[in-house]
Amino acid sequence: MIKVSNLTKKFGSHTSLNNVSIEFDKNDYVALMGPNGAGKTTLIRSIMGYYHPNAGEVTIKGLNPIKNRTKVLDAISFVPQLPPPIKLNLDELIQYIQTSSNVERDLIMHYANEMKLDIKNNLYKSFFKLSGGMKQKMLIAISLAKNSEIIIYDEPTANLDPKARDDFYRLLKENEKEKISLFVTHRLDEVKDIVNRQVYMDLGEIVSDDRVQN
Ligand SMILES: Nc1ncnc2c1ncn2[C@@H]1O[C@H](COP(=O)(O)OP(=O)(O)OP(=O)(O)O)[C@@H](O)[C@H]1O
Repeated sequence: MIKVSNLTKKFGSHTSLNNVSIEFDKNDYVALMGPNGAGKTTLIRSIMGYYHPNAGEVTIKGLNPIKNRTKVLDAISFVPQLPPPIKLNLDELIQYIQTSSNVERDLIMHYANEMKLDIKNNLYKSFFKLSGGMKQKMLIAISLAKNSEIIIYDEPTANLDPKARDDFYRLLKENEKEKISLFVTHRLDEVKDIVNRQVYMDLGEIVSDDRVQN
């Protein structure tokens, strides 16, 4: 469903992805690992069509994510490493997601509650004024409610306390059916029970790609 073929992405003279080829299919639950600067975020941003490659291509369900941005992003739930600076308050944000991505408000509220985000008392607070962990919880609630075929989490638990991490992984386990899940992570121990594939990158290349039992 996700096909990355001979992808090269450079920033100036720096090669962030060097001729990368990899495929992800339904029921692949992947830990994408590697040292800082290995190219993990560049790879997932390329999958979402944020970057024009220098060579090679990406297709998602046969579609080029740059040319078919809206359609491709519709199939993806993405939680970034750093929450975006959204000025909307939570109520407005939920309304926006409801209309733009056809996600049920009640379902977002449900997952926010499951993540122990006190959404009722923060409904009229700007997203960007929430704490780092609260932002992450809100983005996770939206991503779970969207229930996409592809979920991509770029270090989603970085700001979460241990209890919230447990809640997150419990909810993911409950939701894991017939999807592709990509977790960019430095903490294999956290995700090893929910992944069945471990991909390791270094210096812009895939250095190992192992199927594992979860
Ligand atoms: N927008 C950009 N402009 C210039 N250079 C970039 C850009 N994005 C990434 N890079 C460079 O590409 C390389 C790979 O970065 P990337 O963010 O993909 O690494 P990463 O594996 O996700 O690292 P980390 O674990 O630190 O998040 C780095 O050298 C980085 O400086």
